Amino acid sequence: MSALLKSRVRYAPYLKKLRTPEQCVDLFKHGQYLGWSGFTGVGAPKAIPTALADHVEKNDLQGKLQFNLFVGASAGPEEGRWAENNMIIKRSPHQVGKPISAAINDGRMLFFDKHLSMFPQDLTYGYYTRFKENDLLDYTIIEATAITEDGAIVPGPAVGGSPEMLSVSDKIIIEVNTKTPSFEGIHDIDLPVNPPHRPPYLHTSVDYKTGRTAIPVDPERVVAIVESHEGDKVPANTPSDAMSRNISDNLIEFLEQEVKLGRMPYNLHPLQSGIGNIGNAVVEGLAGSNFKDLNVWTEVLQDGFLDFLESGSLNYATATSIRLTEEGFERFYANWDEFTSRLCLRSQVVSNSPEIIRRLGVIALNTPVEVDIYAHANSTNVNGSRMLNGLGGSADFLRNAKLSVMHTPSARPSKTDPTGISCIVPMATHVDQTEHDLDIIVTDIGLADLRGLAPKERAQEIINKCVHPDFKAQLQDYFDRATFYAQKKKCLHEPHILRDAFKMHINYQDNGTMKLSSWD
Ligand SMILES: CC(=O)SCCNC(=O)CCNC(=O)[C@H](O)C(C)(C)COP(=O)(O)OP(=O)(O)OC[C@H]1O[C@@H](n2cnc3c(N)ncnc32)[C@H](O)[C@@H]1OP(=O)(O)O
Repeated sequence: MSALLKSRVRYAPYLKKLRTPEQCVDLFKHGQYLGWSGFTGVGAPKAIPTALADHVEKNDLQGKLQFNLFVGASAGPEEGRWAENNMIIKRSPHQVGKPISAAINDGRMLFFDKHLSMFPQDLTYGYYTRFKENDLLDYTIIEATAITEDGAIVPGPAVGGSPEMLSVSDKIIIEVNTKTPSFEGIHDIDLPVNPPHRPPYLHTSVDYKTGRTAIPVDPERVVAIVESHEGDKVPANTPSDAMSRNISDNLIEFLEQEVKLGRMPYNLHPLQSGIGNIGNAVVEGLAGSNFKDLNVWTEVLQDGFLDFLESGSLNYATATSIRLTEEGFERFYANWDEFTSRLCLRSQVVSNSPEIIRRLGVIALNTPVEVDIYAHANSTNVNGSRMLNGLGGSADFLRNAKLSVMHTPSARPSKTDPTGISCIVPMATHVDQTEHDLDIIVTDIGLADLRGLAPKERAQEIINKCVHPDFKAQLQDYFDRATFYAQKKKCLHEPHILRDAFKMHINYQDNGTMKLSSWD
């Protein structure tokens, strides 16, 4: 037992349950329901998932030792290895990584998606374990960076759905990560209370804290603790480019205007920013803007937020996960006191709570796959059926924010055409965010302000302001033809020609570009 482990585990009875990851392998049986800590690639267990993957590979158990897996949101590369080895029967919710989406899309893994604010509570309602004899998760494997004197768990860089998973878990295994410093003091933990007697959340500012810094568990249910020596491995973000900087500039100009018009205070409202390269670039842009005293109420903090905190323009940030690259974590640890004095990690039911998002008047900023001319957005399924990462918290925020913004490139490259995919389309092939949820669409071309506009006005605003020049005439033509057709049919509220609505997508599938020779 390492001295470091002994100092991190302050509840002595757990030390008697110390095992190697390999000694835990026999606990796992085909078909079990497992919870993992973690959110967006950080704070997930590593040692036991690796030992199980080794066991499956060594003994050719691919497809024979499989689990139903629940993770706050995506875990690290270990989860990808499980997907490659066919170790997952069914998975929920948000996931990230090519091996996982490949397993979903080639039918080796079932996947269901749920708003991240709702997923943990639905688990506690027994909705996801209703097919079992008892309605508990068989095991939750949780990464801790310390254990308190009463056996409570101090998570690492993510809280996610861990409080709820632990509350409905038959048995618990704790991976104490001694590679990562202890994150004690950075968390604020709300415990699950189910309806009909759930009290309101009392958060009226981003820095509100209930004061609980660890997740209590029943020590009797902890069957093993394991020492883990692996840090989190988050891939580097693509550096911002002219396109993402244009998006960011368009958005900042608009926000400055909102302040001038008195619809926002000088320091805006708390910001939410979704994962991905564009989100990161927008945050970098805000860090370099003239805005001061900003606050952040979001679910994931990426590297861009470190610049933001250092720039002095960000007062306080709260999330459920700090998804930093290895370099980002080094920077974070080197400036620990400075960063953690203005940072708090909460459970995902709180970071994504519709009640709090509305109360604080959050500004939500997320990237879609595509948006249609009437402002329905697809966040998940390319061509209506190829799953990317999942819904995540996008709709938690976009439905409830004071200002709901989707930022997207106007066009993306296809394999054969540098602007072959228009991110503005006639009709979204899958709808995650509805026309009733979105206020602003912003691209590298410009910004469409949709507030108070009727569908036909919205379509014209989006075509005028957001569409890539290569697609502008084509989309205008679609809208004009649909309007002419709908006039005759007396269905002019949201004009469409159904036989043409997906013609751009079909052309992309067949010919590698959404550019049409004609609509006929
Ligand atoms: C944890 C959280 O929930 S944070 C809160 C926000 N969460 C969300 O919004 C969840 C849903 N959103 C997402 O997953 C992302 O924002 C995305 C995937 C929609 C966009 O993120 P980006 O970083 O811009 O995506 P990226 O450029 O990597 O594209 C992903 C893939 O989708 C493809 N793609 C993206 N848009 C389109 C499109 N309109 N048509 C066809 N393909 C597309 C890309 O070509 C790429 O394909 P590949 O997997 O073959 O390489």
